[in-house]
Amino acid sequence: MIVTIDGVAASGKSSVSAGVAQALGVPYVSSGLLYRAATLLGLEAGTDLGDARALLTCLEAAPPRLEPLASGNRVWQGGRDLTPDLHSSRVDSGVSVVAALPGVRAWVDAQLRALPQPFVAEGRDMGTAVFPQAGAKFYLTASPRVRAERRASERPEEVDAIEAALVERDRLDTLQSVPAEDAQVIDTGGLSLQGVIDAVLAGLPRA
Ligand SMILES: Nc1ncnc2c1ncn2[C@@H]1O[C@H](COP(=O)(O)OP(=O)(O)O)[C@@H](O)[C@H]1O
Ligand SMILES: Nc1ccn([C@H]2C[C@H](O)[C@@H](COP(=O)(O)OP(=O)(O)O)O2)c(=O)n1
Repeated sequence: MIVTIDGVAASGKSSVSAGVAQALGVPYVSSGLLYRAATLLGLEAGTDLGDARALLTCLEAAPPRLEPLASGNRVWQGGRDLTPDLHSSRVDSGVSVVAALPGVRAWVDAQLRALPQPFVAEGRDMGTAVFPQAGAKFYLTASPRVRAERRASERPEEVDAIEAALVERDRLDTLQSVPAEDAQVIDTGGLSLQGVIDAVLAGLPRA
């Protein structure tokens, strides 16, 4: 079975997916890392991030590969581990432009659909565009302030600047961030990480 966990930026998708996947004994798949890898490679090549053809040429010349380990996802390009460079503020601020390109979305979707199932998949459109047949779908939300406070522990910037950047990214990502009609929506604001994991596990269909 595929379980999808979509939601807005810093709503807890990857931490919750890791916990749910661990409880189920399956891997989780962080789709956003492939958009981040495409952005990083575009930045390093000096291409215009809105130029789909140039980005796809980069991606096809030396394709990044997502490794969905249960302990944490990694992205490789040949022998280079791109993962440590994927969460910089530079990548954060360019990624929405790259994710808006239909050609890049088709490239990412093909990578995801080729992965061996079962797994927990997290992102924006896992339950809508990529895996509409998923056995259970969730959508995580929280206020911008709560999300910025959580992210502040992982980024060098001030919480106000992080909040402003999150709100802007939410705006740019709106199109692909619509919850599936059959998704269970969880406001994570008042919950601990374990509380959200437990809510997802309680919402799974009984075997
Ligand atoms: N419900 C929660 N309560 C407190 N902290 C949380 C909660 N969910 C996630 N976090 C923390 O918030 C940060 C962002 O979570 P993350 O899983 O990276 O979100 P996303 O994948 O949606 O960007 C992490 O440091 C994570 O541990
Ligand atoms: N399925 C997905 C996953 C991510 N994206 C885009 C939108 C996001 O701004 C970036 C980065 O996603 P990621 O999940 O890593 O970002 P956050 O951790 O939520 O801040 O990629 C997308 O368009 N579709």
